Amino acid sequence: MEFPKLSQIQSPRDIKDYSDQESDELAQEIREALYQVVSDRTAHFASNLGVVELCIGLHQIFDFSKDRLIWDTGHQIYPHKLVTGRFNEFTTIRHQGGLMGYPHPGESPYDLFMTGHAGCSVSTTLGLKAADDLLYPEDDRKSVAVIGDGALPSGIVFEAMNNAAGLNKDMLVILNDNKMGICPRVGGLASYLDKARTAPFYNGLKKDVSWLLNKLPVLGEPVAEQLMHFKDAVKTYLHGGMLFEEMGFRYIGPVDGHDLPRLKEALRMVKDVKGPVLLHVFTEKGHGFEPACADPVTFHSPAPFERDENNEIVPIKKSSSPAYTNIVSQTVYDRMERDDKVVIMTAAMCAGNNLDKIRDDFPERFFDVGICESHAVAFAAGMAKSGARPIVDIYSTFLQRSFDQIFQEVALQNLPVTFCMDRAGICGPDGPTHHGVFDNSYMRIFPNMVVTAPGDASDVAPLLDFALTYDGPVSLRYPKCSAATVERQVAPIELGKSEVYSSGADGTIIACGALFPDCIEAANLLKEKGLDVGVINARFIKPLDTETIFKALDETGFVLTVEENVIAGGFGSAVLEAANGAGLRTGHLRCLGIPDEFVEHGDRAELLSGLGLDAEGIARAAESMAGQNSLI
Ligand SMILES: Cc1ncc(C[n+]2csc(CCOP(=O)(O)OP(=O)(O)O)c2C)c(N)n1
Ligand SMILES: CC(=O)[C@@H](O)[C@H](O)COP(=O)(O)O
Ligand SMILES: [Mg+2]
Repeated sequence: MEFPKLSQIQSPRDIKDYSDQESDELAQEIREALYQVVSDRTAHFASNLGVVELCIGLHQIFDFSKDRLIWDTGHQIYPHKLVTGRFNEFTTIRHQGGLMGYPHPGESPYDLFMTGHAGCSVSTTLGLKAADDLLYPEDDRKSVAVIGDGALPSGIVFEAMNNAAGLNKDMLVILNDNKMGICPRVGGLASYLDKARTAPFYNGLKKDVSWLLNKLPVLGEPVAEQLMHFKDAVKTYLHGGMLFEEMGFRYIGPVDGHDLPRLKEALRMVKDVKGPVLLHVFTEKGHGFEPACADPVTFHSPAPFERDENNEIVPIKKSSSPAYTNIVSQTVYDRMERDDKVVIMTAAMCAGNNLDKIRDDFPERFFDVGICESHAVAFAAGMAKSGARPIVDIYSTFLQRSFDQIFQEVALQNLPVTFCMDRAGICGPDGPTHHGVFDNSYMRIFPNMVVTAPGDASDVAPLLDFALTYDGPVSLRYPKCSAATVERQVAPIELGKSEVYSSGADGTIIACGALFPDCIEAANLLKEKGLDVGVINARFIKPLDTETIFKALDETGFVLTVEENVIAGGFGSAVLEAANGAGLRTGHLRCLGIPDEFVEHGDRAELLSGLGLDAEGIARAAESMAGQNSLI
């Protein structure tokens, strides 16, 4: 398809004066560009299809070269990238060196924050507005946050709304309500928003009660019946936006987010309003592409797909080797079958954590708390206190939200909560907001916490069993990749014990986590070069197997620790601290991990290779140490 409009757009100024028809044509081109991108890579799709008109309308009514716009989370940023002059690079999106799949200030001044975690848009927009009012009072800069109904329940959103109302700042929050997070939205707010679907349009600017007054009983009709009607009418009337109005926001809506002329009318109406305003917009996740509307969960971020001759979708086959996520969810399923005390929490990532079967078969012991990671952890702590065995199944990067609850509600109380930290390590095309490369560091600092990392597929079930019977908190980390199985006589899991896979006089590689098979391969490569290097599968980051590690330090030429975590505070750091504390020499100890920088987006294997965290890189690091060591 040709892109006569998109190919000409240098900046949103170019679309300002579009007629309705031109805007429709632009919307069609944007959707076509989205289809093309998802036909050859996994990318966010349904959410982007749903905000096409909203994005066009916003850029036509506001001037974001000075006004401020934050798209919450940022996964629905694609149309915005297209209308802010990035069409020519669009096919590079989510590829290493290409456009990021999230906002990126380095790409465009129209992207203000690099984001990927949900819920912060209202806070940052309020901050922008507060500083703009202070520093540029003449400019009258507008501030707009677009937040999804899935992100809305995050506690921080309410913290920000509370603050915005207190400051009475002129800011616009657009609630992009498509009835979905990645999975169907859950909880009390979800029910509240469901009710708003049937409410009539309400304009909080007018505080217009005439609609209500029209419903008052008229003479001649039975009063009781009329009062019933009146009560229903009041109820419906109140459902629209009472919650937001009570919080100090003016509420306007709902507005059909795909009816661009109406949407623009609403945006014009709210643009110059004083004080905080919430515009409630209904959109359809996947709009314009029927299969995505029918199955928005799959099409949130689908694997690449094409159409066959019958126009049916043909997904590209996934790897046949089971992913860590699937092994974990299957193991959890088995343990839930055996033990009624085992319960599991997800923070709106049922699909990503592959928990659908658990949700369906154990509905009473499955808890989707929404995008509320801090709450998930404190909630799990409460359940643990009452005798349950909670598993908190959250991506490593999103668990960062719960740092304080891990500290206070779990570690300080020494409660038996199991943390399954999925997507730990380099996650790939989502990039720096999603790489889970800090958890070795942030988990091991807390007293009572046991921190583990399976070295391969066969470590997963025994480590989970260990966690579910241990009298205190335990974490497991595993990456977003298929899980290799290392052929060996698997050593049983023992608290604080590593597994010696092989020994070598020239040096020892200590693998922390799923790079264990790569470390073995590295040792094989080194063998070809005449170096005799052993491999240890650490399994425990805390407590450390100091006996085995110190032996390696004492008896072999060098020790190289390997982990998919930042070097700062990670496993290698723990080994260094322990060795130093024991008064051992450490000149022949090196830590391989992620340097002190944010890792870009790209293919996981390529990123790991670039970081020297593949077999060749590990072998290179080891070889250089063997060389250095001969000089010691
Ligand atoms: C803190 C955090 N937890 C979880 C996620 C994973 N996540 C990304 S998008 C999304 C759903 C967001 O729903 P909504 O805000 O309604 O956006 P929609 O996709 O429906 O437009 C989730 C759970 C995240 N990005 N950040
Ligand atoms: C926006 C977001 O956070 C998710 O959609 C993320 O892209 C999912 O990644 P996974 O594919 O690893 O579940
Ligand atoms: Mg949504």
